[in-house]
Amino acid sequence: VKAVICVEGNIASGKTTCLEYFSKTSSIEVLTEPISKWRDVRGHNPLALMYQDPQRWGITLQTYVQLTMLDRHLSAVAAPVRMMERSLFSAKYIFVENLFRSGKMPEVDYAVLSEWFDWITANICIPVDLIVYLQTSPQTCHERLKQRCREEEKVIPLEYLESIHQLYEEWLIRRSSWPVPAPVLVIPADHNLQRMLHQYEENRAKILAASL
Ligand SMILES: Nc1ncnc2c1ncn2[C@@H]1O[C@H](COP(=O)(O)OP(=O)(O)O)[C@@H](O)[C@H]1O
Ligand SMILES: Cc1cn([C@H]2C[C@H](O)[C@@H](COP(=O)(O)O)O2)c(=O)[nH]c1=O
Repeated sequence: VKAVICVEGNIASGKTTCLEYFSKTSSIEVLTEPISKWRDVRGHNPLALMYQDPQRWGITLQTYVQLTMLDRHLSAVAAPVRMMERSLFSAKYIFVENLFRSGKMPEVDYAVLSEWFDWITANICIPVDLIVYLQTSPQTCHERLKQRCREEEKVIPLEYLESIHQLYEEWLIRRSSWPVPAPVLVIPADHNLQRMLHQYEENRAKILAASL
């Protein structure tokens, strides 16, 4: 039986670092977010455009995120366990929702994206067996984001990370917003790298149990 594990968390919470750690396990294949595509689609950078003018370009980025995440979910699984960064679900429930709720996405754009999302999830099977939620404080992410220094993200204020955090907590902890497609394993992720790697090791059995 093959298992799909989605690693979820705020921007710069440590998802890529977590995936990198587990990529050394032979039974696990890792799929990172297709962010290079979001930064370059036929010479255009919809991620940068969205941060510059979310009202205008939010729908452009989120349409492309939805397509590329769907493509990730549907690509052939080779190893017994697939670990992927985020999911079609968080793109919609966290990022589209954030744009809409903060008044940065027109209602018609939100409606069109929601129709697409509802059609996809009603007609295409998107299996997820476990969600690993890297739970951080927005302040930790802000520090890590500044340290990582991705050009497009220099404009992100702490308040943006606070909104994303609230949406994740509503979805995966309070379970008050949207359906949760799989059991959730919460890993506190404010700790230093060494302690995080130790925690990943401690949780290895629980993570791999998703494939049993
Ligand atoms: N536990 C940690 N403590 C301090 N810095 C970290 C830790 N984990 C990751 N980082 C650093 O924080 C930044 C964001 O981490 P990354 O794994 O890229 O997050 P994400 O994929 O969730 O955006 C990177 O510069 C990374 O090296
Ligand atoms: C899924 C998704 C992501 N984004 C943005 C948010 C960040 O700037 C990057 C992803 O970076 P991370 O370090 O992997 O968290 O993409 C977005 O705007 N919309 C989305 O749906």
